[in-house]
Amino acid sequence: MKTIIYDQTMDLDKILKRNEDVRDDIRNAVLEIIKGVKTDGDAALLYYTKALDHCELTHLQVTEEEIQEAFDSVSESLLEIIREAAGNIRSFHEKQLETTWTYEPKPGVVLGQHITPIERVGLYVPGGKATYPSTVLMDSIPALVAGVQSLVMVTPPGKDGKVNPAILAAAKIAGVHEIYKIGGAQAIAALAYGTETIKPVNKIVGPGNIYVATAKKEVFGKVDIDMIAGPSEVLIIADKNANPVYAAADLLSQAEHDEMAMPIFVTTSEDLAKQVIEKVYRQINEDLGRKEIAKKSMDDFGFVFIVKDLDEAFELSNKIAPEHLELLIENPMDSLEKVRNAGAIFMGAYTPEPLGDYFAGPNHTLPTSGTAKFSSPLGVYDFIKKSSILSYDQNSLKNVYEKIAAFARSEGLDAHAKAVERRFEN
Ligand SMILES: NC(=O)c1ccc[n+]([C@@H]2O[C@H](COP(=O)([O-])OP(=O)(O)OC[C@H]3O[C@@H](n4cnc5c(N)ncnc54)[C@H](O)[C@@H]3O)[C@@H](O)[C@H]2O)c1
Ligand SMILES: N[C@H](CO)Cc1c[nH]c[nH+]1
Ligand SMILES: [Zn+2]
Repeated sequence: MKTIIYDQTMDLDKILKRNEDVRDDIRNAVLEIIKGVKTDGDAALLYYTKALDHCELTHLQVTEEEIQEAFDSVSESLLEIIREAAGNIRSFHEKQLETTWTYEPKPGVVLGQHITPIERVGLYVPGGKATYPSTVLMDSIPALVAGVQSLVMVTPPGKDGKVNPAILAAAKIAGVHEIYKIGGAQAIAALAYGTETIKPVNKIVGPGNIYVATAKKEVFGKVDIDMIAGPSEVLIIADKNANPVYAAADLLSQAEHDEMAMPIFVTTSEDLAKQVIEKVYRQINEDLGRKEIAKKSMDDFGFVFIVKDLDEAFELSNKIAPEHLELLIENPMDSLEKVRNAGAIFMGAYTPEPLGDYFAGPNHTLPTSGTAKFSSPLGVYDFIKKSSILSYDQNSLKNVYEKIAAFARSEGLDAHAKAVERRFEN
């Protein structure tokens, strides 16, 4: 891990390599895949699944029999954990539910907001380096709470053409409506533009690697997207009393997602920083040995920043706007108002990041690469639309129609003026 003494003038985007837009080679590959799917539909999906996932598919849609077979193969103990996590996620997201409202600012006038779910939504569930049944729950439950009627899940198949059984079991428990065995940019293109087998959706949500995140950006406009939820990040702010074993373990928990994942440790104590680095490498060598992490050079694995005090730590964190922010400091709740940009905030030594990944209830699909400056966690609000409601009776309109006509004429829009005046002629 590279250790840096923080200085407020340093160019963080450059250090974190965030100032580079998506690499040209990745964007070009994604654009070619999208074009292929638009032109050749299912044939392109089969082609790219063979080329990129090394799998020759016989059919794209997961059948009811495949779902049942997968469900039956998952242990009862894991099914129970998935059900309990699903319950926690549902309870949290039900708090976000908004309903239609109206009010009467004056007698004869009703105004309000009509809430409706988006009709058909695509859920991306990653499946390249790891498998993510937890993401099935995080993507689908808020959509179901919002009332979405048609939930279409996509996830890459294994080389044997099968989807991981726990993913299918989680989809059955949650109540996903359709599942397709496709991943990467080709899955995003299929959801956006449709193919012979897959009907297009109105919105695509869910996390994924750089190919998935780039494809979502490219199809935005044809469909809506939730956010840029790319390679995982964790930033830990620790005071001198923090436990280095916990900090190292939590940094590694996010590093193992992807070579592009970003673990960052920020502390006031150089001594603690040394201990954390030593424990990170000891854990890599002794316990984990995960190839993605192990193949990185020592310098290439995340960052450690030394700051002069906690205020400077929060300033640095707000500039980075991490996906996950962990506060390994005394009385973390007292510092909440110092946090301005973060996807999710984990308070204290017994709130490790994986608690949020799997179980507590808040969503783990979160904005990355600095987009927490303007994006929020995936939530029920991502799956609804709002229509304004206006209702005036005759008297109420009579009281204001001349003002409206005058306003319309000031814009040179005579037909608008006439539309209100016609109602009071004679
Ligand atoms: N931000 C969040 O909320 C969040 C949540 C969970 C996971 N994640 C991230 O999701 C990602 C999951 O990544 P993953 O790779 O395991 O699964 P993935 O499903 O996102 O990506 C696998 C797909 O990538 C495509 N691909 C791989 N190499 C390619 C290439 N050279 N050219 C074109 N396409 C290629 C293939 O189509 C493959 O099916 C990780 O980065 C993880 O950190 C983020
Ligand atoms: N940490 C990931 C979000 O960046 C979510 C996840 C799912 N499973 C394990 N982790
Ligand atoms: Zn994780």
